[in-house]
Parts: sequence; C-alpha cells; structure tokens
Amino acid sequence: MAVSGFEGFEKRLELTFSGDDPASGKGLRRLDFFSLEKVLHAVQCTVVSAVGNRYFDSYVLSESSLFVYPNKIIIKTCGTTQLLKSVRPLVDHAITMGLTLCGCRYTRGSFIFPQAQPYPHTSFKDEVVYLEENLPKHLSFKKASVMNSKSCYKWHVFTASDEEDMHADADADDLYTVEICMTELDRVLAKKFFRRFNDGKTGDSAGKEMTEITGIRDVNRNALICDYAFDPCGYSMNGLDGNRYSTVHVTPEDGFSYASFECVGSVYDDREEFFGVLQKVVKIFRPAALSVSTTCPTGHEIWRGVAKAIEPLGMRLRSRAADEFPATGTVVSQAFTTRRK
Ligand SMILES: C[S@+](CC[C@H](N)C(=O)[O-])C[C@H]1O[C@@H](n2cnc3c(N)ncnc32)[C@H](O)[C@@H]1O
Repeated sequence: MAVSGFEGFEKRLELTFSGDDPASGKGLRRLDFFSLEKVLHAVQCTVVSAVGNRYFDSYVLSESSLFVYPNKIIIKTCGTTQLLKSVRPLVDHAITMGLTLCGCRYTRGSFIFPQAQPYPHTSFKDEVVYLEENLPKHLSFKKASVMNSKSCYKWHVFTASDEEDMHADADADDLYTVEICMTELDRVLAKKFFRRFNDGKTGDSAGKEMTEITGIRDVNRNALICDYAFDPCGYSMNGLDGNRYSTVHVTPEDGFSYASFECVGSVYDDREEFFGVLQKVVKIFRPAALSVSTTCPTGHEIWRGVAKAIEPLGMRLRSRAADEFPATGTVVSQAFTTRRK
C-alpha cells in the first residue's frame, strides 16, 4: 500500500479475441487457474473469491475484479498494481487456444496518488507507449485521448483494433458499458464498509452482510453475487446476471474514500431502469464528486438523461466530454459534484 493512502481509482483493461473454439465453445474460459494466477502475480494481485455461470467466470481480486468470457477478458485493478503487465501473457495464452487479439480498450480516471504508481502507470503517456510496444502489430487502428481534461475527473481512454474489428458489423454489438467513479463518500455511509475488530467472520460472510445492509443487494436483485469484505475495511463484489456482469469496489477510508460501480447493459433496454440503477448506486455512497463514463455503440446516446437522473440527488453536472473511438464507439464522460461544492 502507498504511504499516502490506498489508490481506489482502477485501471481497466478489456481484451477482445477472434477465432473459434468449436469443440467446447469455452474459449478463454479454458485457461487453467494456475496460469491465471501467474498472470495476476505479474500484475501484483490475487484471487480472493470466484464464481461462474453459463456465460462467464468472475473473480474478485485482492485489488478489484476479473471477468473471463469465451472471447473477452476484462481486468480491473486498483492500488499500485501493474495491470498492463497482463497484456503480453494473456495474448500469448490466447494464441495457444487458437484465439487472436482483435481489440483492446484501456480506461482509467485520474489517480488520487499519481506519484505512488509504478511503471508503466507513471503517466498516461507511459501507459500508451507500453501498450503500443506490447500489443500485436496487427492492431493498427489506435487512439488515445484524455477526456474532460479541464475537470479533476479526467478520463483516460486508449483503444486499438485490427482490420477485422474495424469492419465488424457495429449493429451486432448492442452492449454499452458504464463506469462510475465516486470520491469523498458520505462518512456515515462509508462506515458500513468497516468491519468490527475481531468480528469472527470470514471475508465472504462479512461481505455478504455488507451487500445486504448497504443496499448493494437491491441494485440488481436478479444478479448472482460474489462479495468479499477486507479487514479492517474495504469491499468488493461481482454480480452475474446472464451474460452481463456488474461490479462494485469500495475504499472507505476517510481522506481518500472512493467507490466504483460498473455494469453493462443493452442499448435496447429500458432507459428508466438504467437511470434507476444510477440513482440507487449514488444513494448508497452519497459522494461529493462523481464521474459517469459510458462507452456505447455510436448512434445510441445512452449518456442522455444521466444528468437528469443524478441532479435531483443534489449534484450538479460540471463538465461533459464526448469522443469517438475506432471500433469501440462513443465514449462520454460526465463529471458531477454536490451543489454545495
Ligand atoms: C480491494 S478494495 C476495493 C478496491 C477498489 N478499486 C476501490 O478502491 O474501491 C480496497 C479497500 O480494501 C482495503 N484493504 C484491506 N486489506 C486489503 C488487501 N489485502 N488488499 C487490498 N485492499 C485491502 C483497502 O485499504 C481499501 O479500503
């Protein structure tokens, strides 16, 4: 842990692969646990809990989460982890399974303690150079951007795609991703993510209790939840609802408190339901500042209405930035703070 405090802001990497696995259809899910642990060792985190369903496997990590689909891997890590060190080994493992990397997306907010980050996370420039050096050369359609650059909530985005991904039918993918980063959590609410000294509970049982008492269970009652409470504080959970994941991570310590929520949805889903989820999440933490970043197939404006959902909760939209990324779609980053700020 950094001397200054725990870095809650996650780095998030999504790798998409092409190629068939007609025998089992399991693709990357065939990657054995020992190999996964080795990759995570390079990143400097470990698995603390795991659960899978018909569609994907989910792992709660000592520093956030990992999701493995047959043709996609999403890793999100916080603290001083070296997430990008997973790129090479994951691409190499995939090759042994007959899969080829066709898309890469890396996103993160602005670190609270940037000076504590190890290489290659020392700056966004270093991260981009590292990615360019470690991604296969056929991913030649690249773009890097720092969005909302005037706000304290800068949103860093890097994408790379191959020719096939560039010409894939954009309408075939109806999924969007929402990443919410919250800071300066309400102190009373943040206390719920602390454990009592010697509570006699396991990380799993304490996690289950936090999921219930904080209202996280109510965000999506259909989800199968894999949760974990750290000692003396901190919380992580992965939700599995069919082929869709959601994830919550909490660093409740005063002075650098942080919580994140991420989920996927379909552009054809009921928007009101999505806004309801946003409101539930904000009410669980009542942060003084938050950002909502949506990544969505171009032409579907999922970001519209986000401010309408969040402003009635006493927050004001301070900045909004949008940008297009090849084969990825439209990314919109919106930053809010409480009205009193
Ligand atoms: C891993 S969790 C959640 C991470 C997530 N990115 C976030 O900050 O919301 C981090 C919280 O757990 C606490 N924690 C306690 N033991 C930990 C451990 N062994 N590894 C990582 N975090 C631990 C940290 O102090 C912090 O409050």
